[in-house]
Amino acid sequence: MKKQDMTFGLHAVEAVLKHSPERVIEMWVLQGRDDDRLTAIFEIAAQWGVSIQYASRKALDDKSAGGQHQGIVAKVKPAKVLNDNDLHAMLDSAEATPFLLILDGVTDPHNLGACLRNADAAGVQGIIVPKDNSVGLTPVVSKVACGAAEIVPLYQVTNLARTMRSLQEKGIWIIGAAGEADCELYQASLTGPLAIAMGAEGKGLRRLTRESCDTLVSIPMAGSVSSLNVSVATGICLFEAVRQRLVN
Ligand SMILES: C[S@@+](CC[C@H](N)C(=O)[O-])C[C@H]1O[C@@H](n2cnc3c(N)ncnc32)[C@H](O)[C@@H]1O
Repeated sequence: MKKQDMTFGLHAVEAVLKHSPERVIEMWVLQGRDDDRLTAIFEIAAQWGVSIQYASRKALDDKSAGGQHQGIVAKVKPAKVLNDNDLHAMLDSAEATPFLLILDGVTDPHNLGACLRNADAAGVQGIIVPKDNSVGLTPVVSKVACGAAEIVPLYQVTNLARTMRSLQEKGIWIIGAAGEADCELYQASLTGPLAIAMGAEGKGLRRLTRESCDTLVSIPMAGSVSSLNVSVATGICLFEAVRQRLVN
């Protein structure tokens, strides 16, 4: 069985049961574990006819490949991979002002999971990533995202620069986050149709991605480190946009 076919952790399993129950094939729960949180999960599972078996800690550790499973693991069908066409279908049917996140080659599943969690909290309608050289929706991503991986759509596109152009043709303003930019995040206007582009852990924004942005902004840094972790920087940028959108 591929690792991608397992979801684990209370939030992640509950979210997949709530939002995509048809994907859940079966579930295993730690022998002897019995609490209110599990009862709620069991009720949703029963509604959808998902079989639940009890298993030892060792069996759960094996099924989750050593992940932090919190006593619950589910075997799931992989999520549908969303592409450029799905992105444009979503944008064409959405009523809300576009608010998107672009992650240019994030490879660490903990960072993607944390960005999904931030994006859900900020009300982002979708995350766009290049199909190659980016982490996809792995079990660790789902676990770290605490349920947001089942809610925030992840669009995997073949040519990020082309997708960015097509967003701009729809009137979406693209702001790239780059530590060396002269314009500070807090001076930028983030109220209209917007996509915020973040760079990868090591290399930052690729040249073409950077050149495809309408403007670049930096988060002012007071100390001596040169950059923030990408998920932290994402949270700061998204919530500055949320703040501006609330007051405008
Ligand atoms: C760990 S940083 C990458 C650092 C990389 N060495 C660089 O030169 O960009 C990952 C991403 O987080 C965002 N980021 C981190 N610190 C930032 C800051 N002070 N201002 C704006 N964006 C920042 C940027 O999008 C960056 O590409």
